[in-house]
Amino acid sequence: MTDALSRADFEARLRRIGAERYHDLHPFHHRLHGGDCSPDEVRAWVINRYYYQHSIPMKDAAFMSRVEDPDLRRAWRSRIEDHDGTETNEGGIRRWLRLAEAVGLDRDYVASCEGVLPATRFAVDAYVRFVRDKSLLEAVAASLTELFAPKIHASRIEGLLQNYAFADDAALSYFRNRLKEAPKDVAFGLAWVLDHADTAEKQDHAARALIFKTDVLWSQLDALWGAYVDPARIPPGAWRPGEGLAPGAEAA
Ligand SMILES: O=C(O)c1cc(C(=O)O)c2c(n1)C(=O)C(=O)c1cc(C(=O)O)[nH]c1-2
Repeated sequence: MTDALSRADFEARLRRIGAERYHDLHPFHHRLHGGDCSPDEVRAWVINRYYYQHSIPMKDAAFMSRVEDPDLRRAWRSRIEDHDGTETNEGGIRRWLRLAEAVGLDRDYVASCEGVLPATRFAVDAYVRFVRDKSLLEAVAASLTELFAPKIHASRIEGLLQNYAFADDAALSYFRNRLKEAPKDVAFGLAWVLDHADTAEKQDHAARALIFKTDVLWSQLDALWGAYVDPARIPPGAWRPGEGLAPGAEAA
């Protein structure tokens, strides 16, 4: 039997997965942040990424429904509030819809999730199912892609502000808020995984869960690229440029 890695070495193994596989490396993000996306490519990204946003609280509720330890549930439940909002916090889902309006989309159209690419649905639904069906350790490990998210959020804010007329503080408030919210989640999640992955076998399971999650993120961008960039082959039923525009917004 192989020995478990030390905490530090196991954390380094997890971080290496991010360095090699996180979706900040995907060409769609380079195109988006570098100002090379057309207005319709940005709209397609906003529509599809909304499906991820709308599913994250369901994923976290699925997780919590399986947790017997009240302390773990207490630590986890702010994730749902961060997205769904509270009396004093607008919440990430409404902030994302503000971004949708800023890029000229009708918020009800985006919230309906009509027009989402089939591959986006498959990938995101697979994540929700993974969290429902796998061990709690694998579910928490899968959330650790968020270790790598602050960097991409910061470069997205900078890139969008620099390159797109729609971008301002209100439109991008989703990302600024995540910069404040995500660190507490990942600090907790990482410590929990390091504490609980105390055998080589559990470490392998956790690492594989993180790899699975990087695939969930990567395949959404592959789907966007194939449908709207090259070869620009939009699957039946998916959003077509000109659809779902906000009243008064112009087709690009
Ligand atoms: O913009 C991004 O690149 C990005 C990535 C991720 C991620 O790594 O899963 C999340 C988010 N954003 C995000 O905003 C968010 O709320 C979030 C929750 C989770 C999760 O798995 O529980 N990931 C992410």
